Amino acid sequence: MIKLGENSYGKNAVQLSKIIRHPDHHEFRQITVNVSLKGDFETAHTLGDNTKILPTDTQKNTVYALAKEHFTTSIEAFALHLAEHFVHTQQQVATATVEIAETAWSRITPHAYISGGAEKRTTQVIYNAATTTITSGITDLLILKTTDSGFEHFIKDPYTTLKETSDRIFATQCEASWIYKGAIKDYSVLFDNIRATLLATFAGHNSLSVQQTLFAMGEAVLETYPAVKEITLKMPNKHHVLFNLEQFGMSNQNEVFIATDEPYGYIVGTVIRE
Ligand SMILES: O=c1[nH]c(=O)c2[nH]c(=O)[nH]c2[nH]1
Repeated sequence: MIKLGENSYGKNAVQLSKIIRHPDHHEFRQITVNVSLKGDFETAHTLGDNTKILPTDTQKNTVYALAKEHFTTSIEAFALHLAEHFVHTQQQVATATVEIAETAWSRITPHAYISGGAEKRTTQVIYNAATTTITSGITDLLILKTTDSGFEHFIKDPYTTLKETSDRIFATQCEASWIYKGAIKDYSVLFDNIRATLLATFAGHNSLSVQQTLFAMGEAVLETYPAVKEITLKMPNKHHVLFNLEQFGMSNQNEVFIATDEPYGYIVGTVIRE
């Protein structure tokens, strides 16, 4: 007997920009939205019966239509509103997942902005009748420190060539995501504070490894913010390798490096409360 397993459908990468017009300044917001629905879609797959299918094109239109009134504060609030809309208006939809990534724009004047780089603020809201799970985070947080980072006392086997170092560059394109528990008054204030804690901990940590710094960053967030249940950090090690200047009869006192994109170390960890 063959039957349909887990399935979902929705619209990905809906691009939406919004101007919120205040008398003396504008707020500009740019987001990418993914919608994914789970529910009673078996006959759509097995019989080609579309009578329970809300087209993904309609889902996309709904994102724009609801943005007018309901994308006024945080991406979390908007994602929650969208997810509730699909579950409450479509009987066959049991669970709606809405993911939003917001592009960073920094203000220049009341009406002009400069790119905040590749960094994005993210959220994922999973909503059904029983539970709401809100996970928020950051992607492409490019951070680097030029000291207070080493890597020593690791395993040496016949294939080891890496030299121990007590002073290296630590660079990463950090991705962080944390799960909230309970109701949150202001997601944006909390986001700004958690981001600041992550950055301050990265900068201030005397790092014996990426793993240790990852844990310290997660630990600092859990210690400071009771509303955070757990946090996952993904930290690719963007190596800057000391360049051999001896071949030119010159010394290199940790000054000249070659940045290598690939391969890269990839350190991932979740920090939880016991
Ligand atoms: O902080 C590090 N952790 C590792 O596991 C590792 N492995 C490696 O080659 N360099 C590093 N650095």
